[in-house]
Amino acid sequence: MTVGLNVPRSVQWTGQSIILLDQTKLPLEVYYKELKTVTEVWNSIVALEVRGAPAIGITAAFGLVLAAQAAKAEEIEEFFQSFNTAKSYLASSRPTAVNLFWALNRVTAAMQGALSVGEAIALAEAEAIAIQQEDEEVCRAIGEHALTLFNDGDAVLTICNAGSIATARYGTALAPFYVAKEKGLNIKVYASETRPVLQGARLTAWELQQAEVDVTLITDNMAASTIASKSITAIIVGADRIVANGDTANKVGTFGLAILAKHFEIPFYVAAPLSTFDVSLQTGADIVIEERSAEEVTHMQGVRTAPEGIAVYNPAFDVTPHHLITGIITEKGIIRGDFEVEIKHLFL
Ligand SMILES: CSC[C@@H](O)[C@@H](O)C(=O)COP(=O)(O)O
Repeated sequence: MTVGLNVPRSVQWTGQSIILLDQTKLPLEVYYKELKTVTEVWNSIVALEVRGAPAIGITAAFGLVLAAQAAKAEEIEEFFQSFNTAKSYLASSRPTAVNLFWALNRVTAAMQGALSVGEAIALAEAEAIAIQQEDEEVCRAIGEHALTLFNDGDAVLTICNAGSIATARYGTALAPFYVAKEKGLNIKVYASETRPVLQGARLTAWELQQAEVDVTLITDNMAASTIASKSITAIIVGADRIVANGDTANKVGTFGLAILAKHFEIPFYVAAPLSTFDVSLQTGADIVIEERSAEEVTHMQGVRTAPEGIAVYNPAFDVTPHHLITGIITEKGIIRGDFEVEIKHLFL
């Protein structure tokens, strides 16, 4: 079943190119660009034209298909050499969201056993399409499960954009709000603006407004007073990588919200698909946190807001320790308690 969701798809595959909703231009402009080469795909991921863990994975998967289609090899060994170079290149675009590596590996695995270049390309394309289709179903399921945690009239805080445009459709942390809307429930969403590049203000506020979900924008430093004054009942966030013990990397600022949730004794939920889990890492200390350019902090929309030469620290993500997380919502349901054990069960 699909919701009449009035939010455009962020990634569309034409068969020879990707039509990408350029998220850097939102909310001022709904602009689509066509990506035809693996270099264009890499650039779009690095520039945050496409962002959000599942959407990055989907785009990279189609990027691999473009690379496969462009490979000028007739022999399968030679083809795989150039394919693997493109795969490593795409893998170097952003380090933290594990969905990128998961999607690249999934497409690669689907091509094993191909006897001809044509067959390999067809298998890659079918797998990339499947990754996107499955993500839509998975996000829908996350929304259904997450909604069981909320009641009509609740006020819920979120950060960054873990919404429809960060995935194939519906989003992860925002999915319950779309499902609630469909069921006629009113959940009030508070969106934290998410400095430095404002995914909350530009993207979450925009997409929830498009879908006529009740959304109020706050700046990041208003979170504590908003929880206190607006009777926030829960916090829900997305994830870029969840490791074996439940420690979770997500947009920088998430960790602070988890600490606030503990202070105010409200639940703190993480919503993410199984493709965001990385059980090869034991604790959050093992997660590589992307550091982005100083200019994201020293400038606003190209205008300098800090002195020349100032030292800047700009980690794009932080890690929330598992003991601050009330529950993790996946397509298979909600896990709580001993995350180490529960996460193992998810993958049985
Ligand atoms: C469903 S998206 C989940 C996460 O990727 C999201 O919360 C997030 O942190 C995105 O960061 P971004 O730097 O915008 O890619």
